Amino acid sequence: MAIADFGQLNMEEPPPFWGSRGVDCFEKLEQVGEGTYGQVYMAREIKTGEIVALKKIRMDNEREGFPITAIREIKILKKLDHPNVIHLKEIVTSPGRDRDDQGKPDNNKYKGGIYMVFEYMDHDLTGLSDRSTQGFTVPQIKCYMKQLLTGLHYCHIKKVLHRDIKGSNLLIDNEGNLKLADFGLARSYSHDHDGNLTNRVITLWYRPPELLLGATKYGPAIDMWSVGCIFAELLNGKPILPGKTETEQLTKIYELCGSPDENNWPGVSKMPWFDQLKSPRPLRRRLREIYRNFDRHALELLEKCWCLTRLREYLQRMLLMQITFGLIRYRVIQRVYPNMNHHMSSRQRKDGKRCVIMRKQPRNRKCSILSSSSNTRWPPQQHGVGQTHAAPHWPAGPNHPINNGPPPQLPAGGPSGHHYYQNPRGPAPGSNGYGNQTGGYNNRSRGGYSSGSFPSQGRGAPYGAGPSGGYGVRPPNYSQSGGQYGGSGRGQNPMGGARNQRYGGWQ
Ligand SMILES: Nc1ncnc2c1ncn2[C@@H]1O[C@H](COP(=O)(O)OP(=O)(O)OP(=O)(O)O)[C@@H](O)[C@H]1O
Repeated sequence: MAIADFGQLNMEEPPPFWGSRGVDCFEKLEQVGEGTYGQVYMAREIKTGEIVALKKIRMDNEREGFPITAIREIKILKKLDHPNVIHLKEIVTSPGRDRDDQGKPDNNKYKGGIYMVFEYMDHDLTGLSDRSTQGFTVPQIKCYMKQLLTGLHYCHIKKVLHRDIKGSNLLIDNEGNLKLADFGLARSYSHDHDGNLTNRVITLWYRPPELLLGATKYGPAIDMWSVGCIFAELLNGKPILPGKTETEQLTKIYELCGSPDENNWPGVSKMPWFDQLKSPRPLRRRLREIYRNFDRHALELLEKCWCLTRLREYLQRMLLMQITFGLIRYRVIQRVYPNMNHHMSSRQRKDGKRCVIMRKQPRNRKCSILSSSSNTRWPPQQHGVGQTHAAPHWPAGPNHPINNGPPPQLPAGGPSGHHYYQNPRGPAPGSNGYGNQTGGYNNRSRGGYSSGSFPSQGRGAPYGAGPSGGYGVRPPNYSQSGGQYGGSGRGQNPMGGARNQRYGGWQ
């Protein structure tokens, strides 16, 4: 593992307090995630009561010092400031051996710890998707896509490539705000694409063909491919390209998007691994055929995200405009109980005690508007919870079938339907745990989604179907995952992440 000296951490314009406070300023409430580089805890700042997320930087080998990957993540996060990008509040340290949320000594060999302190987000997109029994509504998908594109566009303007766009890295709060997180693989780039960058980035299912074919010069187009995968996954209800190996991943891409040749992708035959990995026979593009049930406008967007060449990066602004335009008349009401927030009802600590957490103040409701007649809000994702004031407006225009249906119905029981809150982060009935065999949290190396078949959940009509038409047909056999800790609503990390492969010297 590449390392850096401790001093490097705060070298570049650190806020005055960065690194000067101890982690004991916070009370750990529960572990909410575990990534390749360390655990993530929900915690409360003792002085203010504010709820935050503490991401512990894993230091497996104390002799190696502070991981360069963490330095990069911190440096990049410090230069980003946008409502759709997770906010790194500060860095805190612990001088001695840490204790976990159970008070047990941490088995980290390093005698001390360093934590990134983030604003706390209630969900991640994969976890929400797993938990939702009937998938997302069209307005919800648009709302998330718009925020994803906005945040990513900002990163690209700031010349940062995220390089790991996937559901578990898209965090969502109870007000429906989406923020890009996990910049551990991100890096700055220059527009001339002259860099000699690693191609072993982006979790396999979301990795674009040029990286799989060995490209080392690339730009924002790589993130746009992943955006297409997320979009299609939201529409489809399950991952679209779940390859188990890089070869299989490319095969799946060829089967969907056609095999590349000099006509549809000039220069492809000169890609480093083209000869070894080219399709044995020409395959035609079948996107519109395979997903013929998607709305044609959604398909047009997908065509753009999934164009084989790097041209897709130039479409980013246009996509953003289309989706933004499509949201003009879109509003969502979310309600929660006046005196109880998401956490209190959703998360039970392992010791059986419920966390008591301050209620968050409503803010920044770009896509969630508090009903004037009610001071209650719903979590964003359960089907039928988000309710449109106006019919969803896709670029198709008001006469398009998807725009004319009735608004989604509130769940039975209305705002007081407590059953919706029994375990919002947990698996829905019939969950198979999505291949979470080791019972851990997120762990890319475990695979996350099972790559086999998706056991039947006995669902009814696909979301988006019904009187309003809708786009996207959810296959009836979409499965759901359960999280650790009674269901965290956190997503699993699909296989293929670069970091668990520990490539030395990635760029
Ligand atoms: N600010 C946050 N608020 C709430 N939960 C968070 C926050 N940041 C991360 N998490 C949770 O922890 C999980 C892992 O976090 P993150 O992806 O940043 O760690 P990582 O070590 O980089 O993981 P990965 O292996 O995916 O790269 C996320 O999927 C999410 O569920």
